[in-house]
Amino acid sequence: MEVGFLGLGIMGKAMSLNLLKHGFKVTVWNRTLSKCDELVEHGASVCESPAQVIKKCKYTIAMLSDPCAALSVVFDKDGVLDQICDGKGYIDMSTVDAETSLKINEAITGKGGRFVEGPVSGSKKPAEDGQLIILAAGDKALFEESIPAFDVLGKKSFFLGQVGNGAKMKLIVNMIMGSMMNAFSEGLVLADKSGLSSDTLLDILDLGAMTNPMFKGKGPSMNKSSYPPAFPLKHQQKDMRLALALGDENAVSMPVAAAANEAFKKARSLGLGDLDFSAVIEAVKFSRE
Ligand SMILES: NC(=O)C1=CN([C@@H]2O[C@H](COP(=O)(O)OP(=O)(O)OC[C@H]3O[C@@H](n4cnc5c(N)ncnc54)[C@H](OP(=O)(O)O)[C@@H]3O)[C@@H](O)[C@H]2O)C=CC1
Ligand SMILES: O=CCCC(=O)O
Repeated sequence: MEVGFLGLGIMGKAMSLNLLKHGFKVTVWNRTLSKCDELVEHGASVCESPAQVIKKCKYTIAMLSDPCAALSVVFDKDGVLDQICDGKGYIDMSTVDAETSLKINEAITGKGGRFVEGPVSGSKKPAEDGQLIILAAGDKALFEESIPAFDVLGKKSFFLGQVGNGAKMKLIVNMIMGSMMNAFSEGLVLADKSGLSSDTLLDILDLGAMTNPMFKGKGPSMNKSSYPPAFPLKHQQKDMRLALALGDENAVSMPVAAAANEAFKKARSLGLGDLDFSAVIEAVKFSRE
């Protein structure tokens, strides 16, 4: 199977390398073209625009930072829309809001193409290991044709129905994750300020009902104030913002998520946006100083 891949950030690079490793022919494009070099070393071809990738490949996957990037890659000059046509499939796996996905779907299908949104749960390591959870929606036939690629990228693919449902499900999952990360950060800081060992707190949490891979994976480095970016904090804040907008739309009161969003915004204002989202603990420390 030959696939195009647009966007070689933390996730896109890991995902496209994984596809190459499993024998897919992959043609890549990234806004900063030099980031394609490493993929070429692993056998990928490169194009100079999204339009060229679409022209070359029957199926193209995108993994871009946010709604603005996802729209720009489709609608701008030399973008996806220039070459999308009957017989082509576009699969956007970026985390965006439903409105963005619907706009992209309308434009793609208006030109005869087919569209699936497929945001993912799971971070850099699951992307490297092909252990993502894929939350797909849109064109069912394209989803089914994409399963060989999804099976390489992920451990489970859900088909959630109409376009927008994948985006909404992903935002809800990440809203819960962002709220949990804030509660966790407050607990670690409170333990420390109360004269307790935050490493012992991790051991206690791990033995009880609240044990989970996120606390287990991030806790030890948070206790060392180390935040190598797996999931950049600026993207987590984007997801909180978009989830809160979904809450507005549906009149769901979400005070916990709103407070968590404030902490992520504070962390961004402290210049921590490019670090891992666990760096939100620094905003908690800051507010207690
Ligand atoms: N990291 C993670 O753990 C996870 C991330 N996600 C989601 O996946 C998506 C990608 O995340 P991640 O790889 O971490 O992000 P990165 O910030 O590492 O990469 C972002 C990518 O988007 C590209 N981009 C940004 N703006 C534009 C633009 N205007 N036009 C074209 N390309 C653009 C960047 O290009 P350039 O290199 O030129 O800057 C880069 O390829 C996001 O939506 C994120 O929320 C989902 C699950 C997990
Ligand atoms: O969107 C990012 C999700 C990160 C994760 O699921 O660990």
